[in-house]
Amino acid sequence: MTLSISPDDIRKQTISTQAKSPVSEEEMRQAVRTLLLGMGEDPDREGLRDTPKRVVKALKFLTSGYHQSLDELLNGAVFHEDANEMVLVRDIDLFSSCEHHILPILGRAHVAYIPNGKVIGLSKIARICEMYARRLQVQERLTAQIADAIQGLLKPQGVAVVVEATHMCMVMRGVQKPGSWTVTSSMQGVFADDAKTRQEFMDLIRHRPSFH
Ligand SMILES: Nc1nc2c(ncn2[C@@H]2O[C@H](COP(=O)(O)OP(=O)(O)OP(=O)(O)O)[C@@H](O)[C@H]2O)c(=O)[nH]1
Ligand SMILES: [Zn+2]
Repeated sequence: MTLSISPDDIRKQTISTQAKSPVSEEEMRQAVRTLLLGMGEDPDREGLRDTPKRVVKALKFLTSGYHQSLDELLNGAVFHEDANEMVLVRDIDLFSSCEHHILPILGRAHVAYIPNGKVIGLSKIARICEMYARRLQVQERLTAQIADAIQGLLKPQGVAVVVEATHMCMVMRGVQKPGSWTVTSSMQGVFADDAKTRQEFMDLIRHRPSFH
């Protein structure tokens, strides 16, 4: 899958999700109180008295990626550089929330690209992953958004993203399959077109570093 998406497109996409919430903090707290009542709990008992406030704060943090933009997050850390070998940041911890159940998706991302005149600050790759993870997600979209962002910002020769994650909605409830993992990938440019480059990436994400 090769997508050509401009930084402007990505910015628009980001800005469109930044609309101010039409619901007040107080209304959100009341909704959590209602959920507690629905669970048969007493929201006024000591241990739960501040829970609506805490839950709203936690949910706002876990979805704070809606209020971030790539521009702000990058802080200008895109540099002109003649490098043309693969850059891989692997084992980036991910904590996201599934959009069907608002339960955690826990995993890690491996992100590689082959530059084409520009490189990006390494930490910014992890920050891009975090921005998209801190939204309500399905793993496939999260994976594609990370790849599209790098593609749009750097116009590299190629981008590869693999996300490996476990979904608490499949572990703690529903089908209850602890130990199950979902692997998703988005391969663009040379990683989609050239099996050898893709294989090199797959080998590197499996390689055991000597400092581990
Ligand atoms: N493709 C995809 N599916 C997901 C993801 N996260 C959760 N799901 C699935 O979304 C589906 C929702 O199915 P529904 O039948 O509407 O919901 P449900 O009754 O809660 O389903 P069960 O989890 O099977 O109990 C489930 O199969 C989940 O496993 C994700 O990131 N990607
Ligand atoms: Zn779910």
